[in-house]
Amino acid sequence: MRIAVVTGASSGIGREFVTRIPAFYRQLDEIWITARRAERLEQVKKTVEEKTGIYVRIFAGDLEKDLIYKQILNRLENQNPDVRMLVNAAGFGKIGEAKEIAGHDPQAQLRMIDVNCRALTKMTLMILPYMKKGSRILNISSGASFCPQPGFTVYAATKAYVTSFSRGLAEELKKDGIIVTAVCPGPVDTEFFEVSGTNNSKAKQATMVSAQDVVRTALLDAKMKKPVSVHGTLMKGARIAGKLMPENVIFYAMDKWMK
Ligand SMILES: NC(=O)C1=CN([C@@H]2O[C@H](COP(=O)(O)OP(=O)(O)OC[C@H]3O[C@@H](n4cnc5c(N)ncnc54)[C@H](OP(=O)(O)O)[C@@H]3O)[C@@H](O)[C@H]2O)C=CC1
Ligand SMILES: CC(=O)[C@H](N)C(=O)O
Repeated sequence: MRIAVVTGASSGIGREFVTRIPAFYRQLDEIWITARRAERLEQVKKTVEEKTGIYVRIFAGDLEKDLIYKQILNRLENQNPDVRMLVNAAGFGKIGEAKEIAGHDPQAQLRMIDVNCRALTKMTLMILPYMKKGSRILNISSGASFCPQPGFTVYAATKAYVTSFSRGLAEELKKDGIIVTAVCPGPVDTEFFEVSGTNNSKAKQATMVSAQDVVRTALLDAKMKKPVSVHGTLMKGARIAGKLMPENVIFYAMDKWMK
């Protein structure tokens, strides 16, 4: 049985992957989707099944808790599927200075590390034994992984982890023919900025792109076995700038970017 697994499938980038994966892998038997909001997952299932005929299996649960991994692992052990694609899209951010955020919600940034880094790593390591030559892992990182971002410090640090983890893993898995792509978008028009807790900056609003465009680019890049997928000229420039610019110039630019 050939399957794809998508986390963060109840909205935004993850949901967009679920709708596009059937055209990418035409011989899939099932897509397994996970997120906390079960009713949202039901809607995604209904839409995708009606459109493609592929069975969508729901695993509703919180990636900060152990139960959801046990449920998915049970299914993996029982069905021994060939996982053609894993998309780790679940994640969230909180905008503001680290001390300020901790002052009104001491757990928020620790939870961010749990979901953005720990859950992504745990899911990847759990699913890897079920992947074969030609399987793909897409980890949704961010343009925020290109350099430190004061005012978004812990979030940017979690994404630096995701990009570094994905690039290292991509090298390790080359010998097995498994392709890993770190997807690094700039601001995307999703519910992310409702959860992030602050009005989005003018610069981000002006450069916002759609989840459809990001996912289309990511799937093409994964097809071409690119280790990093960056959508749009602005973010491609940001990636190069993050490597070449002196730190004081980067921090000046980040200050403008966050306001
Ligand atoms: N929007 C943007 O500008 C950008 C976003 N990204 C990254 O893209 C990814 C997707 O974000 P995006 O689609 O924009 O935002 P959304 O808020 O639309 O989606 C986030 C998804 O993560 C899931 N999620 C969050 N916390 C948990 C949890 N504890 N357990 C299980 N699922 C969880 C949510 O599901 P539910 O609430 O139902 O559990 C939801 O499906 C994130 O990793 C984000 O960092 C990267 C660059 C830019
Ligand atoms: C939320 C993101 O990851 C985005 N790249 C941003 O910097 O706003």
